[in-house]
Amino acid sequence: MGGQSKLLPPTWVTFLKTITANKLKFNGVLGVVISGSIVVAFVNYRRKKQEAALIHAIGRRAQPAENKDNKRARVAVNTVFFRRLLNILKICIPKFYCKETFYATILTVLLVSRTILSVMIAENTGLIAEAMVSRDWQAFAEGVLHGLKYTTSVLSLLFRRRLTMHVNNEYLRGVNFYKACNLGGDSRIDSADQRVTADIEKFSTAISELYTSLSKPTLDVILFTKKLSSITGWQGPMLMYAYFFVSGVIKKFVMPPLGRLTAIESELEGSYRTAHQRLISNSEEIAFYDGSSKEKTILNQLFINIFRHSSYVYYLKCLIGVFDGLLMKYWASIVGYAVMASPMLFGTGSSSRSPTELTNDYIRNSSYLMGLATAVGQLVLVGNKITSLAGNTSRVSELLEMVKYLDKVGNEPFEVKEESHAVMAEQEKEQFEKASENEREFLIQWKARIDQLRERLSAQDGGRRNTASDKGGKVILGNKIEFDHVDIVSPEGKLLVKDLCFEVPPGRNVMVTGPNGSGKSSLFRVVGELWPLHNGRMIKPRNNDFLFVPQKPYQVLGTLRDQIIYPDTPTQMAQAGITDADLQSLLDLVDPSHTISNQWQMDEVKDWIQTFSGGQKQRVAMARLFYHKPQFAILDECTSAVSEEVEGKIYETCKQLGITLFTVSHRRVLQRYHDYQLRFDGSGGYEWTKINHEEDK
Ligand SMILES: Nc1ncnc2c1ncn2[C@@H]1O[C@H](COP(=O)(O)OP(=O)(O)OP(=O)(O)O)[C@@H](O)[C@H]1O
Repeated sequence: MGGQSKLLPPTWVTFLKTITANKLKFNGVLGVVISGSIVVAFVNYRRKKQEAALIHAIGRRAQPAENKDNKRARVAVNTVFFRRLLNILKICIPKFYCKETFYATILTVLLVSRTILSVMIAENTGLIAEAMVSRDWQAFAEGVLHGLKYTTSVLSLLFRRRLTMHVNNEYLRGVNFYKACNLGGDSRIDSADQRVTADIEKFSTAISELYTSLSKPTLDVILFTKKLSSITGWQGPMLMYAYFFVSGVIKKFVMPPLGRLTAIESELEGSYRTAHQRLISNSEEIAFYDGSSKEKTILNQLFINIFRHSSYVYYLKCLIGVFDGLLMKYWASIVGYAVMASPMLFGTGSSSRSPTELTNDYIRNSSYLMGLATAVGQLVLVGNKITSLAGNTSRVSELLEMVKYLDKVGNEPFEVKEESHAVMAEQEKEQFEKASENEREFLIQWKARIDQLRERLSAQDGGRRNTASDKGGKVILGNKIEFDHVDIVSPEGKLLVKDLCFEVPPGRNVMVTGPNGSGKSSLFRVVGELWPLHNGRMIKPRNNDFLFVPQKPYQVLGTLRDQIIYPDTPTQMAQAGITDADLQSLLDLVDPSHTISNQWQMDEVKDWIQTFSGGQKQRVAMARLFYHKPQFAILDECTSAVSEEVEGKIYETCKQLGITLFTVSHRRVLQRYHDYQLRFDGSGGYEWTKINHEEDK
């Protein structure tokens, strides 16, 4: 703008020179500071992005193996999103005459009233004569605001009700809930509970708030565009919009995918919730395994994933805020000068106006320009909300689409991809016979190694878990299990067994029998100190000298290795000098036909509860027992799903490893592996007998 312009009259040139010089002095400093911060922030952003990818990978290890990349690519504001949104909105507002349209109409009326009121208040503020009236209006406006909040919440609740009812209808139709969580291979739905509860709630809140936050800036944009174009002609606002469009395109390329990040956030929340759910439903098994420390590590890791991801998202949102501020305020004001000069540039301004008049015009025009920029800025923020909504929409839609898909194709036969590895019992018998010589040697070595390790560890810590309070009866640590005049009482006060007395030295196996609900498992809840000792005296080994193998074998979140060593961690395993080859040998003892190792590697992560068959779960539980090689083990109906050969092998191996067994079972055939029988009669009485193996034969 140096020198005399031929295009502009001299008064315009003086005016523009003054305002640009002043503005640029201030903006120059501000611009350097902000642009510098942006560079620093972006460098940091890239670093954090890599970190988040790593964290995300850790988070995904706890998930069932699935190919979510395609789904991920679809979490954006695109046609898929709008199609999905429309489908969900059809569920939220199923017909014209319904409660939802009624509340949406009230909301619209309130929103328009708010805009009209704010204009009226603005026009009257400053007029002293109208001050009282203005105060009344302000009170009224506050009332409208409360009404707006209330109506938005009700609308969100109504949407949530519609969606929840619809999803519950679809999800619980026939066996759809089973199909959605168990079938579908790689596209199987994870954390369905999180989707049905929290994600629907988030979606409903987001969509009803979006309506409120979209309407005001839209009305403002229309208003200010009209006012600006009446002064600058249509070219002014067009120039402004061209700028907003270009900056929008830049933003799309530069900014991270908020929708996808929102979906990941929900997914991580879902994993954390599911892990807590597992803890609740497997609490007894975990307590028997003394797995609290391992479970705590898993839960903490899952929570840390949420924490890191969320702080990363907050950080990005802050960065987006700075970027939006720059686009909408700093750079927009520079474009604004061009807009203000547009009457001259495009020949729509008057050249006969004085500098004072021009300054007045400038002040008025800047307020319109400011209004327009603010409104567009608010729309940009709404745009960010829409991007987040894309994440919520995808979570809800995936569940709906999956259920619908499975409902349609769920009865079609499964495609054969690989041959089954199942082995007939006779083949297994042969393999057992073949393997016996090497195994005997391995077992002798294994026993020696673990005994040595145990000695070292017990010298260090004296037991994994300390004995609980012995308020009622007396608990004494010893090298045997002995009950001396003990009553077994359930938490509800039912006397299950009265005055129990027996003694089991190491090396003598006991079979515990009795009718359902007679107190067989409860006996071991007392031994494991899950239930307090009611009275009498109990001598028992330290908690890390015995292991409980429950009816429902527990599978932890993690690798195949984690299943065998539970509740130990891979670090503890490595410190003990135990290798994957050792684990493989332990697994081979009960799975000589490799039904497990042929399918999965030690490092493989699966949802093992869903993946293993009943027998495979029991085999892994036995490998776990051999891994820990406790002094005493309680086998609670835990060999029902394996063949007689495997069962025989389990008892044989326990004998070789020196594990004394308590077996809870109704099957007489197992008597041959035991020395005593403890029989509960179901009405408080019991019988303690020595098993006569001659009679048995
Ligand atoms: N946590 C608990 N709270 C209250 N009562 C319980 C609890 N656990 C078990 N009981 C009750 O204690 C009684 C004995 O249960 P227990 O599990 O010891 O039976 P069981 O002999 O092992 O039966 P089954 O052969 O069916 O496994 C049952 O009546 C059961 O309802």
